[in-house]
Amino acid sequence: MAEVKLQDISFRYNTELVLSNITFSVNQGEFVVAVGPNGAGKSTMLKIIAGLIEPISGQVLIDHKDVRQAAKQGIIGYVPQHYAQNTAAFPATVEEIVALGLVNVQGAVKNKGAKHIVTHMLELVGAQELHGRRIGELSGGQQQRVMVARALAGNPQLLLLDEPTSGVDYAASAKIYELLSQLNNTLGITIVMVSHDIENATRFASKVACINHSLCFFGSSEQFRTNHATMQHLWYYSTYTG
Ligand SMILES: Nc1ncnc2c1ncn2[C@@H]1O[C@H](COP(=O)(O)OP(=O)(O)OP(=O)(O)O)[C@@H](O)[C@H]1O
Repeated sequence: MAEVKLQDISFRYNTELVLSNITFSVNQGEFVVAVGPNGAGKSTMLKIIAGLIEPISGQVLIDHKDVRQAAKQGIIGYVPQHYAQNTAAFPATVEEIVALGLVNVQGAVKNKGAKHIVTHMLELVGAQELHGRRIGELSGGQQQRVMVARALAGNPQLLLLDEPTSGVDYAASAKIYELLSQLNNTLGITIVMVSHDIENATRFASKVACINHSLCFFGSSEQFRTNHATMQHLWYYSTYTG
């Protein structure tokens, strides 16, 4: 659905240069995974694509429009890192959490048929039987499915996920990747996901962006997998002048 262009993006926190001249494009309906070592700037890059923070230079275009405009239109769904764990202490039910996805940036409920949409979103992620449960009672994998349902409730054209399988076991992780792949194939939602699970992620995503402050590789998952040794070299030893 949505096309994403990162043009020469750089970002710093105080004096630390975290991202340096990142340029790549994600075509409509593509599924891209961003990989790289801890602290490489992946989450920061995802926040910039979501329009939550602004780069010090460069720009992000979503369907040829500035990302801030796209964010206001509500076409971006963002699932932050550890979000489910952070909300686990709230005494909210799964339905209530998913309904939050219907609230737009102005704080208004986007759609009057809220209950019906919430049910449909839970069906889409295969979590309908969890609807009345407290979010904190669920397993990590179940919580992540609920967070994806919450993001989908806003009817996004672009879905951004920050390590959606962190803290989730291998079998449940594979199910989350399958779900994302299905959403990408059937609904055509463009997906950009940060992941450390290279094996699963490159199996389901069509392209890989390898980030170590700068972009060390951008290409097909197949190319990434067949050149893994070279990729590891790029990953750990790519030159970075921060
Ligand atoms: N809010 C912040 N204020 C200051 N520095 C920050 C902030 N958030 C992140 N950083 C720093 O920016 C760098 C990049 O962090 P980021 O979370 O983007 O990396 P990452 O690649 O997603 O890491 P990980 O794989 O460990 O989650 C790190 O050195 C981190 O300490």
